[in-house]
Amino acid sequence: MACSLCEKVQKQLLSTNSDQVKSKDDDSLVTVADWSVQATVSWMLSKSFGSKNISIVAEEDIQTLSKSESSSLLAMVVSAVNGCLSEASRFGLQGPEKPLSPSQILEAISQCSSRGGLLGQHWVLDPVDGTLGFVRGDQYAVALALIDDGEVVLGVLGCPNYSVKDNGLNKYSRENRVTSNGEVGCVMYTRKGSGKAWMQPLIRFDKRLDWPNSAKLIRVSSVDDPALATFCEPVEKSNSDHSFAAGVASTAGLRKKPLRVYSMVKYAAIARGEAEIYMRFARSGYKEKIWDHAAGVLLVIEAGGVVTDAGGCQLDFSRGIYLEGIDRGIIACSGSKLHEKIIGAVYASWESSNL
Ligand SMILES: Nc1ncnc2c1ncn2[C@@H]1O[C@H](COP(=O)(O)OS(=O)(=O)O)[C@@H](OP(=O)(O)O)[C@H]1O
Ligand SMILES: [Mg+2]
Ligand SMILES: [Mg+2]
Ligand SMILES: [Mg+2]
Repeated sequence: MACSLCEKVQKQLLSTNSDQVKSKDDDSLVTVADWSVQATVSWMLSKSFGSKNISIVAEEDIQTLSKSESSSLLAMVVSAVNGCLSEASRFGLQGPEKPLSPSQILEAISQCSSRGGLLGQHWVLDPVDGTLGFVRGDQYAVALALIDDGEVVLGVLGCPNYSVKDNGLNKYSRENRVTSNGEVGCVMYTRKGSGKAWMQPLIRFDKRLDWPNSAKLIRVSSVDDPALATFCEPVEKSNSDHSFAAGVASTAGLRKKPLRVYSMVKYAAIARGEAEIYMRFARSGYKEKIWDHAAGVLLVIEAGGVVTDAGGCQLDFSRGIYLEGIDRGIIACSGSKLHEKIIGAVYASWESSNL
């Protein structure tokens, strides 16, 4: 449902260039889709488990949206959320009896202000990850995970512009949009300890897809020769040090040029076996947020891969909204051989870059 909401908003955004996008205090972007997905998922989780029983950690808040000058923005969110919830029955779910009011929608968004932590269960939601990619008509993801006593136990990643067909990323280009091409994006999901991860096509009512019979098992790539491996990194230099990653790549013997992709679709690509390595080196002082990683990390691990910080330690999702204590960066690989090589190359490159 959330993916279908995003597709509608992305289409509108690209055709009208409208005022559905705002800048946040840190200059990053937020759109009608980010708030609307957060409200919709929050409402559905509360409906399913009872609002008193759930803790949701999510990226967005209602600061901008509840200002009096934001009334037209709020109206767009209200319309997107109610439009989406009115289709719930088509997804086998139950929506509200009557459309939600603006205050109910603001409440649903602000229900997601939990800060997670070591004890109990916490849902972790990034309503639109890769908002920049979303606004540019490119890759983005809707990411939901469940943390139980500090461990990620469920991960779901909706990737509307990542085709279910083989080589799904290569099929995508701005000029040849997946959606307009009749190709269908994917939803990937997994459960901790299952050793399995699944991918299904997004539901299209005109295509009558039969879920779960249309779901396929996914698995990481078996390529372990660095010369044949593909590595992914964020598109924006401000989100990851491209030149440091290039040094690590060359030291590790990687030959291909980096695949720059917005959002957690990078983790999805490793889990699906369409790339072997994801490196992310945020500038020092930036603290990674749990919602940018939880679902993607579990997908890679259960599909057979390895994810650690650049010092080789597991990521710790039990310390609140941030991934505390990350050593230099995050490395996700399809297997331990490549992972060891990359970690070794990080040490070598770090030493030489700090001489
Ligand atoms: N300075 C800095 N350093 C590192 N990471 C940052 C930084 N600023 C933001 N973010 C977070 O990065 C999320 C987007 O990551 P991407 O991998 O999609 O980056 S990129 O757009 O491809 O460059 C993005 O997620 P969304 O806000 O959901 O898009 C942010 O949470
Ligand atoms: Mg954001
Ligand atoms: Mg994000
Ligand atoms: Mg986001």
